[in-house]
Amino acid sequence: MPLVIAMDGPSGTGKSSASKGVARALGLRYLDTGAMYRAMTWWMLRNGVPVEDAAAVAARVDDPVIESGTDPVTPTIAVDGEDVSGPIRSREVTNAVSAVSAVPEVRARMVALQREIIGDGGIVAEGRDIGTVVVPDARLKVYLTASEEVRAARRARDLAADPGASVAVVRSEQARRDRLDSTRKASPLTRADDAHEIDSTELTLDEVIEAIVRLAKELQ
Ligand SMILES: Nc1ncnc2c1ncn2[C@@H]1O[C@H](COP(=O)(O)OP(=O)(O)O)[C@@H](O)[C@H]1O
Ligand SMILES: Nc1ccn([C@@H]2O[C@H](COP(=O)(O)OP(=O)(O)O)[C@@H](O)[C@H]2O)c(=O)n1
Repeated sequence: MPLVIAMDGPSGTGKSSASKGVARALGLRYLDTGAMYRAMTWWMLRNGVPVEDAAAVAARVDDPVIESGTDPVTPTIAVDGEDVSGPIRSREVTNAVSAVSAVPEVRARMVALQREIIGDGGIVAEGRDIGTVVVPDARLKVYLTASEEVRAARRARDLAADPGASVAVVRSEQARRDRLDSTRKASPLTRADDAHEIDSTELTLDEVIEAIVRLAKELQ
C-alpha cells in the first residue's frame, strides 16, 4: 500500500504546518481532518443547531456537503459549495468544535469520508484519531506535542487580528478544548502505541518536517 502518514496531537503543536511541509517534500497528498470537523461545526452554527445538544446535532449530520481538497500547496474546504476556509478558524467555531466532534454520528460520517479520500494512500492525514481509528495500519504514525505555553503563543499569533485573543485567553480556551478532546467517549485524542512522539517545543518547523521526512525515508 502507498504510504500513509498519520499525524496526531493536541492543538497548536504544528500538525497542519508540518503535514503540509512533509506532503510537499515527499510528493504526497494532504488531508486536514480538523478542518472537516470545523466545517461541520460551522454549518451547525449557521443553521441554528444548538451544538451542545448531541441529539440535535446527530439529527442534521447528513445534511451538509463537505468537500476537502488534498493539494498541500493550496488546501481547500467547502460546505455546500461555499469556501469556508476563513470562517472555520474563528474562535466561535473553535470553541464549539469539541462538542460537535464528540457526537458519535458526526465521527462515523467524518471517518467514512476521510477513509474515502485517503483511499489507497499516498497522503499525510492529520487530526486527533488518524493513527488510532481512521488508519490504524498507517505505515508511519507521528504524535506531535509541545508545551502548553508555546502552543498558546503560536495560536495567539495566528489570531492576531482578533482583539479578544490574548495569549492568556487562547491558552485557557485551548486547554479546555484539549481536555474535552482527550476525555470524550468516542475516539478520544490519544497517542497510538506505535506512534513516534516528536516534541516541537524547541524545534523550528523545518526541523520538525526534516525529522518526519527522515522517518519516512527510513521505511523505504
Ligand atoms: N515548530 C514550530 N515552531 C514555531 N512555530 C510553529 C512550529 N510549528 C508550527 N508553528 C506555527 O504555530 C501555529 C500553529 O501551527 P499549526 O500547524 O496550525 O498547528 P496545529 O495544526 O497542530 O493546530 C502556526 O502559526 C504555525 O506556523
Ligand atoms: N481527527 C480529528 C480532527 C479534529 N477533531 C476535532 O476538531 C477540532 C479542530 O481540529 P483542528 O485540527 O482544526 O484544531 P487545531 O489543532 O488546528 O487547533 C479538534 O479540537 C477536535 O475536537 C477530531 O475530533 N478528530
